Amino acid sequence: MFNRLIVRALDKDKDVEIVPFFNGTDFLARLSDNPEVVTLDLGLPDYSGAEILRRIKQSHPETEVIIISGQDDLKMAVQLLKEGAYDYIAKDENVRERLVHCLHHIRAQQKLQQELKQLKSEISVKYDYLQAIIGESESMKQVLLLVDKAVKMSNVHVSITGEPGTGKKLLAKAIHYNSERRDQPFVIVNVGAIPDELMEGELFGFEKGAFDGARLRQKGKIEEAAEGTLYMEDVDLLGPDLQIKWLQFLQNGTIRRLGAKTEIRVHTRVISGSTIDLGEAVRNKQFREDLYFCLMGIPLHLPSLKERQKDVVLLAQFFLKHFCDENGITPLELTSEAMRKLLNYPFPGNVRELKAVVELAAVLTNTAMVGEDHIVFNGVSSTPDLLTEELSLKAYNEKIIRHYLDKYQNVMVVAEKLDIGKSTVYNLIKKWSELKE
Ligand SMILES: Nc1ncnc2c1ncn2[C@@H]1O[C@H](COP(=O)(O)OP(=O)(O)OP(=O)(O)O)[C@@H](O)[C@H]1O
Repeated sequence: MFNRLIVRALDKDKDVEIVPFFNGTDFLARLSDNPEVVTLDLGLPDYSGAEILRRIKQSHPETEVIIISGQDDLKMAVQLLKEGAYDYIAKDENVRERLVHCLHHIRAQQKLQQELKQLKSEISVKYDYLQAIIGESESMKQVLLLVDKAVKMSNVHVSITGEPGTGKKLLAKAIHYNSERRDQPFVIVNVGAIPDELMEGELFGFEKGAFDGARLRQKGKIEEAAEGTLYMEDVDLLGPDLQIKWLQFLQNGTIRRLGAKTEIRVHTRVISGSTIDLGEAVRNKQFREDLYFCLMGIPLHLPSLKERQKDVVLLAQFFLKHFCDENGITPLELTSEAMRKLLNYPFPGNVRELKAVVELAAVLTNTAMVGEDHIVFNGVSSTPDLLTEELSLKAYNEKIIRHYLDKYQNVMVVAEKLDIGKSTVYNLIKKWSELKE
């Protein structure tokens, strides 16, 4: 009779296949079919419901079991819930409604769990540091060696310095998602983005009534990241009072929420990021020396992109491929002129700027090639593009003459425009052709 009720309750749902059983023996013989949900009537002829529940949970812990009982027995319900039942429903006039509600709930939960699993596996691929962090220059190889250590020693703090856009956040994520802490939260706090007066509550949390407006107790970011990793962006901007509190937390591994009487032990790993050399900040008395040593842990320094020329083309190709994959565009290639143009630019905005330039180029081109005309620098640097290359005067002379020659294709015109002797132009052309040979 109850089986009929379930069938009626769910038969409109095309995604559900219902297999009814009338005794425990038949059901157990088919348990290997791996049911998502079992509705279990306690009044079976051959087995006790508790025994069936135990067997299901033993071999199929992910299968949810809803107990249906003729009596509303609270003690029994508590016991079965303790043993892993999802819910206990008494057969009263609301049984159908409760059952449908319960099944919907389980399905929603299972869907979320699946999505979470999927996301976790996508994240671990995305931040697999051997694939996600591009760099073959010597300096990046050194950084990657230390990243490897930071991944393995998941209780040691890490500090990362580097100009804006050099990849500090990417490194922090890669370290977290490859470490043993990967299943715990990765929490980011941008110190510069939070006003000083709110920062303490943000980091350490607060109790209800700790200050005007603290209407509810709230966990701080350190506690949110307990067992996981907290990435402190722009740590050098921590105010002096908070530097003291931060030091206490790092030294003792405990925090006290604002307005709380007791301390809480946390096992948060801290990765600090800073765009300035913290040692310099210590020398300038802006940063506490004791805190500096506590934070340092494994120190990583990301060189500016200008200092790792070897990686420019590699990174550009990586971003181009990524952009094409993400947007369903057929793969694009960089011409050698485009590569040369990229190599001649100093990228004051570092890798972030290179990524933006390459993505714009992918949008601008109408063919399968990205040429030099598609490479457009929109940097905000106040230095003109030409000067940011920091060439010698001689090299600048040659570059300008080459540009005029390309433009006018006539030595006389070039000499006249630049107000130089035509022999200078001829000599240069001769030198270039000799160099080519
Ligand atoms: N070595 C690298 N390989 C691949 N992508 C990189 C690399 N370095 C940086 N990126 C990419 O460049 C962009 C900027 O990196 P990220 O945000 O990590 O820099 P940051 O140093 O934290 O910057 P800021 O100090 O401004 O916050 C991101 O899209 C990141 O994925």
